[in-house]
Amino acid sequence: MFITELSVNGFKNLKGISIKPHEKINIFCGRNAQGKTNLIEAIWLCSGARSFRSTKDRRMIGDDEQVMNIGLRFKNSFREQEIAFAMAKPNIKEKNVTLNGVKLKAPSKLFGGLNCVIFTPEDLELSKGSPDNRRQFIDLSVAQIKNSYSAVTYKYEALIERRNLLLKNINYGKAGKDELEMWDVQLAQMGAFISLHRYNYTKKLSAYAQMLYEEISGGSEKLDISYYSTVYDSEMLDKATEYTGELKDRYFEVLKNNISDDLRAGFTQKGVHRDDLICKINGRPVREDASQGQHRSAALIMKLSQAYILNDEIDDFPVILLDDVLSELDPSRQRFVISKIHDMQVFITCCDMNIPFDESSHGKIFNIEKGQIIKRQTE
Ligand SMILES: Nc1ncnc2c1ncn2[C@@H]1O[C@H](COP(=O)(O)OP(=O)(O)OP(=O)(O)O)[C@@H](O)[C@H]1O
Repeated sequence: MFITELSVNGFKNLKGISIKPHEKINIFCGRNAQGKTNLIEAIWLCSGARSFRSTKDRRMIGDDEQVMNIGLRFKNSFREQEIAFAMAKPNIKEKNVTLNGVKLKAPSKLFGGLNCVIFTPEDLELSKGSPDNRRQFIDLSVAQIKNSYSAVTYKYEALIERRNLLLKNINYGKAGKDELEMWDVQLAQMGAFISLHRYNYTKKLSAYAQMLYEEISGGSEKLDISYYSTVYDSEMLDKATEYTGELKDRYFEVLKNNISDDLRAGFTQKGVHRDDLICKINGRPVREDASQGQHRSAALIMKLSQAYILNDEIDDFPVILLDDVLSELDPSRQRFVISKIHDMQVFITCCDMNIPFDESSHGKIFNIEKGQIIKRQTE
């Protein structure tokens, strides 16, 4: 799929942006703090995901603006579609989102329409940093291919917060242990659903990651990615075909058996909110043992695999957003990434033009200064 038109006004420092991106390579070029990443973020919001920069709602609208509007048209193999995303002060919690003119309940309802895969410098820490980042990565990846998934994860997060609050109230003598069961029944259903989808996704991820890592390492190293569950052993997940029944019962049992420990700790210690993706290179755990270069390769490959899996599932490549990431990579990794995304529409931010895209390929360069496009030049 690819974006055919993009307009942004009043989003952070962006003003009067109206562009027709190229089907393949698009470069947002400019000095620091001019609005390049803001433009990438505006595209990203149209994919239905939360801001990758955790921007607060009150910071979305420009300081001197009363409203912000993002308009985007994109084409997939079937048709062209139109997204509009608007917010106005002072009701910043109210997001006016439409798809093909139809109002949606929430921005997350855009999921599964415009699919994007983003690479940021923080993503290069994916295999190294906190499990939270890997859980976010896998949840977003599954949500892109499974319609109902993001709603279940949001609900699970909210329920875990309530369960943790209840654990504290039980400790203070303000509630009884028997009240936990009502939450645990629901958590077990959702937790089993999330576990099974994450596990199955990880199998696909690992298959691509192995193939790509072999290539980036010149055949000398093997990357394995597996799903670590705090509730199930992998055998149980491997043979499960549905999340109801045995999986759900086991989840409930684990929550129940752990209540005393949870009360001592003051929070729920087992469940999908504590699971992780385990990466190993040649059998050694990446998180503890890998070099900086191995971390970067592993992270890039996880993201590239996400794009390939999307193509397998929906028969369409996603739009690739490369924010400030190429300058962080050495030339061989730069070339590797570029060579793997040449079939996809790509948006790249950079401060200078020293990026290794094929000069002969067609693309567009958009120069950004103080939140505006100052010149457009076609390559
Ligand atoms: N709510 C807002 N209103 C107005 N301006 C804002 C708002 N939020 C952020 N900005 C401005 O946006 C600019 C940052 O834009 P952005 O992060 O897109 O920069 P960039 O061009 O990607 O820079 P770099 O190359 O350093 O990453 C800053 O000047 C910041 O002050």
